[in-house]
Amino acid sequence: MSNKEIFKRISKFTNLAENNNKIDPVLYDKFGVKRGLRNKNGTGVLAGLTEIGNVSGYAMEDGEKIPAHGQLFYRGIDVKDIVDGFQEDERFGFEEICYLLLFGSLPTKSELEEFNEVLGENRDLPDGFTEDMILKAPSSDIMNKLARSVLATYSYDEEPDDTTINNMLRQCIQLIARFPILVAYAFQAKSHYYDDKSLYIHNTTTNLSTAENFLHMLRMDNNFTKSEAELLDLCLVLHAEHGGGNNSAFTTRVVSSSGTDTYSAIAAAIGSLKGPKHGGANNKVRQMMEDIKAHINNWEDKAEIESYLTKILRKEANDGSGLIYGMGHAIYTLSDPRAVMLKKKAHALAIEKDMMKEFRLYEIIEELAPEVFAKVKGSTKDICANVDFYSGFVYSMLQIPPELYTPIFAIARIGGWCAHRIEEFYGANRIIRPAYRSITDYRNYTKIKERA
Ligand SMILES: CC(=O)SCCNC(=O)CCNC(=O)[C@H](O)C(C)(C)COP(=O)(O)OP(=O)(O)OC[C@H]1O[C@@H](n2cnc3c(N)ncnc32)[C@H](O)[C@@H]1OP(=O)(O)O
Ligand SMILES: O=C([O-])CC(=O)C(=O)O
Repeated sequence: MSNKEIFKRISKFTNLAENNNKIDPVLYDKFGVKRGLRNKNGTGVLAGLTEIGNVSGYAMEDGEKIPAHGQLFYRGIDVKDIVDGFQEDERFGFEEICYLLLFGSLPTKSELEEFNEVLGENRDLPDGFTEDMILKAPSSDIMNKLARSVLATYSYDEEPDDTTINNMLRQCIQLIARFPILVAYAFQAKSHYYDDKSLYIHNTTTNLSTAENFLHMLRMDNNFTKSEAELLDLCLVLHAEHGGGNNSAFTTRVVSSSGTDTYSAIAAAIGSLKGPKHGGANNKVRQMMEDIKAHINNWEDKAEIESYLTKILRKEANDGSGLIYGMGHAIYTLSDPRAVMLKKKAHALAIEKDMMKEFRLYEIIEELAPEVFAKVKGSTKDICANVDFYSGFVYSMLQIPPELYTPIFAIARIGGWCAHRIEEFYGANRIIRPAYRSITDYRNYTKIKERA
């Protein structure tokens, strides 16, 4: 049966499902339910303690939220300082960040060298995995393929369910090391089987950084420049972690808290990150920008852009979601420090690649979106460009195809997820089980012959 035929067959059930799953928004207030686990002022409900990441986007004064410029800390250290540190030394930063997130402090030179060696040694996939799990079962969606590959790894692991720290750490290190390979191979399989392109399966390397290795595996001729690898490395560093409350880290923590295996928890986190309101927004920004470009005559005409953004917010344009992708954040108000850094990179690259007209359009949208949002939604909520707004623009200048934008986010965020899994498992050690209030009346069971 085709989907079209099934839709026709189940249309009655669709109506039932739609009409019987509505919760009146007024009831959330009535019962004091924190919808989306948010307090009335938009701040998150305190759900746990963490030492891994800290996101700061506002100050609180007398219970009032005071907007502020954003800051991000990994294990207490400002990400800006971390970036300055490794860039000044002309080193790659991502592996150092994984070390910091997992083990709590910055590595010494020799500790970092040893960790890099361990990552390099763990890049290989199990025997037959590429052929049986990736090439024989490609997917049009790389995030879907990545999640399936992570789950499939379970059956290649001799100790998949052993949750002792040593074994869990081994699994985490292997996942951090293997994510770029899984993504690169999934992409090559997709390009070949879905897009009719030639198939390139490059062997992995042990001595390159994560960013270099990924570009090596991705490019047909294995070639990349040092500055390209450094830029990708920066993107990985900026995407590696965002506190315990972001949707995919929280997913990792919720699933881990049941005591389940590493692969189940990480596959769930990948599913979360794929969502268009989370990591999937980077590709959505690209699609939105294509749509805006196709519908606007003059890319510098602010009035024309404003009117199109209004239509987007009113669900009359783009994908009908009503969202301006890449804008807004649960914590940041005036700025997301990662978006600020990525914008600088995007600007420099736009000059180099003669793409200033496009960059300017991004900039105008970034400038106008908060005003239009306030006007159309009648909201006092501060919204700013988030990490997903400029990242795709940067990736496009590295000739990275759009279907890899969110998977690259996953290649970075696996570092944070692993740290949160370990902290949840050994630090919190309680099954996460909040309450849901039932708002339905009790009813008697009716025998089938008596039902209308
Ligand atoms: C890596 C990351 O995950 S960064 C975020 C990536 N996501 C995006 O860029 C998608 C666009 N942005 C959004 O959807 C939101 O800003 C989020 C989900 C990121 C954060 O949302 P929150 O700050 O929690 O806002 P919340 O969900 O409370 O929304 C309040 C209202 O503002 C609206 N809103 C928030 N951001 C936007 C936006 N960018 N465009 C349109 N409306 C928005 C919501 O739809 C909601 O409207 P409603 O009351 O009519 O339903
Ligand atoms: O923190 C959040 O809600 C979203 C997130 O993961 C990020 O911005 O990197």
